[in-house]
Amino acid sequence: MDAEQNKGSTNPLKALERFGQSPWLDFIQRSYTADGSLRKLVDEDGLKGVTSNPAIFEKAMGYGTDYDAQMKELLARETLSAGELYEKLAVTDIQDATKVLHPVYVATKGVDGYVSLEVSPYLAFDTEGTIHEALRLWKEVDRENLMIKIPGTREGAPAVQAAIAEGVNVNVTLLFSLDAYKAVLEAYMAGLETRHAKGEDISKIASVASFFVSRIDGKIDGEIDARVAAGDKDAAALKALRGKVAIANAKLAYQHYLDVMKTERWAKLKAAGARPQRLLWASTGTKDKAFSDVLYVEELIGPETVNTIPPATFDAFRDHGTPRESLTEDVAGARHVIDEQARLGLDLGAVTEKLVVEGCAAFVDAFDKLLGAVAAKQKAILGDKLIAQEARLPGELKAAVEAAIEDWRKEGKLRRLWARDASVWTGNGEAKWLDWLDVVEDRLAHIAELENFSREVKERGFTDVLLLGMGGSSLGPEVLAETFGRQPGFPRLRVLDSTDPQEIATFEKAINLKTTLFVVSSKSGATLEPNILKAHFRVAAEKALGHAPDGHFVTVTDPGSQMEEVARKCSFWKIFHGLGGIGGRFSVLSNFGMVPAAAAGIDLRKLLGSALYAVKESAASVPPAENAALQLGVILGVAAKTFGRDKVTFVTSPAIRDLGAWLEQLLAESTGKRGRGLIPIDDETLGGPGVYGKDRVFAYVRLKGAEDAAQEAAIEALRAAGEPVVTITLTDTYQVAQAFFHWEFATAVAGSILEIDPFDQPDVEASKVETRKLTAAFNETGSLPPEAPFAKDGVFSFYADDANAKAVGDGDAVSILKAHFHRAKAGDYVALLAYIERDKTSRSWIQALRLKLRDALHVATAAEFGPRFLHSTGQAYKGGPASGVFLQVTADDAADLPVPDEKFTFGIVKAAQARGDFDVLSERGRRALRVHISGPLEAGLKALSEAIGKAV
Ligand SMILES: O=C(CO)[C@@H](O)[C@H](O)[C@H](O)[C@H](O)COP(=O)(O)O
Ligand SMILES: O=C[C@H](O)COP(=O)(O)O
Repeated sequence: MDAEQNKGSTNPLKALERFGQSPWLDFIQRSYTADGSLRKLVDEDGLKGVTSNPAIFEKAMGYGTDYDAQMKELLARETLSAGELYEKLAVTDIQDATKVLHPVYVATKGVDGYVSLEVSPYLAFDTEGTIHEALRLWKEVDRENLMIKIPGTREGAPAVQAAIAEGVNVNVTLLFSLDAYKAVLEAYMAGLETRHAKGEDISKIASVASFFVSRIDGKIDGEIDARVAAGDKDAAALKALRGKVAIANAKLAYQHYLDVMKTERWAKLKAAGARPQRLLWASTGTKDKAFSDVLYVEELIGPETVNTIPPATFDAFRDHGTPRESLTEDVAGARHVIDEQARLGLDLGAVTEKLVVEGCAAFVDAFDKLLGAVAAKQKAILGDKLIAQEARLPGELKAAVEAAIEDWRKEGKLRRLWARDASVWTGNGEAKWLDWLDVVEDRLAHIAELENFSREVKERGFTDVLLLGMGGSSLGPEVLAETFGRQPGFPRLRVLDSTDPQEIATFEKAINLKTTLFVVSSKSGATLEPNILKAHFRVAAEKALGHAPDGHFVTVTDPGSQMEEVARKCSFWKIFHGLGGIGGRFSVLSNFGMVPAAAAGIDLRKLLGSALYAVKESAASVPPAENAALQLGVILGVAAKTFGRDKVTFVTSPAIRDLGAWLEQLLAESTGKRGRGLIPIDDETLGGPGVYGKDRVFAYVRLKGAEDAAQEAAIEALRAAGEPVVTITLTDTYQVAQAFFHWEFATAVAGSILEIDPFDQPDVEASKVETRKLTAAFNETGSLPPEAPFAKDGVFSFYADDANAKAVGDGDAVSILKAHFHRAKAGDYVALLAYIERDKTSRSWIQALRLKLRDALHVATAAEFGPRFLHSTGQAYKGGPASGVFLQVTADDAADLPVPDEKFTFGIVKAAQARGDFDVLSERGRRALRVHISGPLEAGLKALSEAIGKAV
């Protein structure tokens, strides 16, 4: 419809066209577009455009069921984050609206007919981010009558220029001050000039500058009212300005527009086909009931302008608006108003500065709310495809956790974490250790290589896969081996992470050396254990096969490591690479976990597919209040830091029991440093609430349908007693992969709260150094440096540094053990560190003993086997809170095993590891005692249990 036709129209909205103003609608809603309401406004009211913003989408998507069908359809096809899902919904809405407005675009030859979509409000102060997002959205929506909204902040202006130069239609939003508007008009022209200079067409580019109106009066009038109420001497002059400043400000902006349009610079651009960047009046709903409900429409009508009108104001103007060319009326009066506000100290400059900041923050809040609503709906739709988390926390802890979650939201810390900003932690080297954040997508993208390997392993008929590695290289694969068991047609996966000669012999007996595939796993490639285990099994396999076992070995190691070199020299079958930017304990979803999983025939697509849900659930776009992994990290961090609840007690359903061993490493090695951290307590059979102190958080990871009744009942009792309990429910075993990522993310968050670097392990390195010194000494002298017990009693010899020896006295075994364990006070923990074969018998021995200690001393207990724990909880024992009381148990080896090409044996290595570990514990001033058992192990362990029983 053109202006001629509108002459004489009785619809005030339609009449705006006669004055050169285009009415746009400041509203979008799927049902409104779908049911023809939007089209009706175009047809009957002369509507010429649509604007959206985060607050508008929040209202549209945050409530009701308009979007449910598309959400379901999208989520059935793809795994998406809340942000990705929102964007797909928004893009559909915008595309649908552009279709309705397209006839206007055609009829007005591209002057009108636009629909605006705003870039993420999180980017309001990020020029590069905004440019990237503007270009991405422009492509994604792919409609000629689209406008991308960019905030007119200081950082936004250069992004406007860049987007215009790239040929994007831009709606510059959040403009309040004349200066900001001037900068934006300048950016628009500069962008056009750049494009023109490149020889590209500028005649199709459209832009509007959204100048916010009513919010200015809201602030200024509020200040006026306060001053008048306080009896200001200028009350009359102040009152005269009520409801005037915003319009005056807008009128002056328009004058600037007219001035620029007269310049030679603009004339040149115009000659090249450029369209003017029209002023668009936004925030034009009347908030103050004292004013006309169409005030900010009636007073701002003028040629080459737009007013984006909220629905209620749109209806009101249709009903009783009186259009006239008001914008150019009494410009002198407008100048006077602006001068007056300055004279009276209302400080429009400061007000507009504040409004920009508040406007950005309000859009962030709205976007958080919107994404929260999308995330909640998404959770409901995906149901048990996702692991579920429920936290029952005592009041004070709950309040502190909620406050910390709000702090994460307000400070945008989650986005900073995903942006790999090391200042989320200590600002050290954390940024380079975050590749685990996208390793799931990376492995999915390269899944063919892993699947081929899986197929080949099957075809070659291996019966066993033996993984040789420690800590980060072994504990994840061990969870997979124990959780999934043997897959039909595939070899059985076993994981060996010990230097105990007996344990090595047991593994060797269990496998068929001729048909075993060995996976030597070491990120650094330099760790002693996998190197000597590899040496041992190469000799053993060669003997069994009668030829070099080349095709029977593969390695997973970081590119360029010493292990890679060895693997090449020894013609290993395959070399798989880890990623330099992932530390061992965060590596299970990289090749360190996926290669053994592939060899064992575990369905990798299902495994990684499940993990991907956790990645998307923890994404930067999922606001903290809906971000379960973040919440878990906050709970653990706050409970430890503020409430002394630093013993994270894992309870796992029997079928996923081994997850606890992996979790121990993740939490302890990541957080146990600088005298702080989380002390994981794994596999400590639950007792009644009375056996626990006030230092625990219980993390119950249960497998639905395979719950252990006793665990369920005990957890229920703990909940009822007000203990903090976080329950994480998995609905199938493949969700362990989801749990892996979930806990990795939570650990990184907990590390931030504890203000440590979760990605280093200084004290693990320290005991590696001590061990190396001892094995080197052995190589030189043929024996380990001499050591003397400070006390002996029967089969027991006791060792300690001077301070510890003094503290426990030199009486008999019972008195020494009594004195040692009774050093544990409320809030401490006791750890048994046994350097013996880890088998069924020793595991039940240590389990019974720890429970005895827990119940007698009312402290948390850890039951660990060396050297395995050295690469795991060992970090926290040495570097974490000084609350541990340690009993190291060593014993004579019934038989030893040589290490090929070395003077030392496996028994010597194990002894050196125990001593290295003990030396570092002592150096750190920990309460540590070592008992060495001579003679037959079984009898010695029994005697030790009895002595401890008497002692406590
Ligand atoms: O910026 C544009 C259009 O370009 C608008 O969508 C703009 O965001 C809205 O008019 C305002 O946010 C509404 O402001 P208010 O009525 O809440 O003060
Ligand atoms: O947790 C990591 C262990 O210390 C083993 O390290 P690695 O994978 O470099 O051999």
